[in-house]
Amino acid sequence: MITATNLVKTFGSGGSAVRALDDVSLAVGDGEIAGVVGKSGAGKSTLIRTINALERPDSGTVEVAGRPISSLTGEALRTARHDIGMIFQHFNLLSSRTVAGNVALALELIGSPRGERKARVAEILELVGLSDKAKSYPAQLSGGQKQRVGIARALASRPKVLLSDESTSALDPETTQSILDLLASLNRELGLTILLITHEMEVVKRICTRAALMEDGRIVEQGALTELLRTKGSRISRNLFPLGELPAERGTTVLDLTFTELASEHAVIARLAREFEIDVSILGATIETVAGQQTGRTRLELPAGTDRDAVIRDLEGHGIVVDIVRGGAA
Ligand SMILES: Nc1ncnc2c1ncn2[C@@H]1O[C@H](COP(=O)(O)OP(=O)(O)OP(=O)(O)O)[C@@H](O)[C@H]1O
Repeated sequence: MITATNLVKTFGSGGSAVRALDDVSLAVGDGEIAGVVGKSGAGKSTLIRTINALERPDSGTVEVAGRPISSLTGEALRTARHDIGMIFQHFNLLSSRTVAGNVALALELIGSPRGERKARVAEILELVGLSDKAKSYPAQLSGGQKQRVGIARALASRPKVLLSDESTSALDPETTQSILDLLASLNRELGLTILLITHEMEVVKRICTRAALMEDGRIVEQGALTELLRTKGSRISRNLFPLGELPAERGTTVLDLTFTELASEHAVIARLAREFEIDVSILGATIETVAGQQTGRTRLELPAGTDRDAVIRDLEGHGIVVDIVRGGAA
């Protein structure tokens, strides 16, 4: 549904040039919810703006819903944009218009016939749970309600793709959850493909099926979350399961274990202690539902002198993904 290929975008020139996109390729399938994560300045906004043709890449191409959006202009670009809705961190609503007025404006802009607008506004507001706020003004709404108006407006053209630029970053955790629930239900019920950029791993954990990590204009890791959880050394997996600070260096080995079969977790650790005759310390553990799958991550500390490689072989033999966090003596 979205295919970005070898995108390059540089701002400025000479010594002060910033390469915001440095050979970025990204694919989001029909009906997926994909998240792009990364620190401030990594290039996430530039990527999403390039996908929406708000920015032109220096080179590379973007295809959305089968249209080569990065090479379209004029009327063809305006029509192609109907397939793409976009929501923003600060909602970008018109304060002088009511909720219904904001949505109606979006319909006017895409040339929707006047006679059909009222019914369509009502239909969309119902979809986002705001029917009772049609006559309110943005200033009378909570942050979550404002974002619902933003979503309603984005849905006006019946897009196939929704792009979200930090749409929950200005909201408290509870409101964030309700907006993510709404996005998930639009994905299910309308088959809407969603690409969201965020600096919050929590958002990825809650609704994404796919994720990409950006750093300095490059995508350094991407894939389906279920696959990434099975990938040794995946930074996205590690960020999904924060396990806190490491203990002081004391010659021990620290391992992070990712379990997708939770029932086996305790048995595996107990057996390890028994068979290798070592005292295994559990430094941290967390269970999360990621991409609809319960997954656990446990941080173990093995005493100095343990045959680390044999332990890792044993764990991997039981289908557990093992990341070495600190080496210790091999
Ligand atoms: N219009 C512009 N002119 C000049 N430099 C820009 C422009 N837009 C982005 N940049 C630069 O490109 C780099 C990537 O910015 P971008 O906004 O895409 O990152 P981001 O990951 O979205 O970060 P943030 O979350 O802070 O917006 C940054 O160094 C930024 O300063």
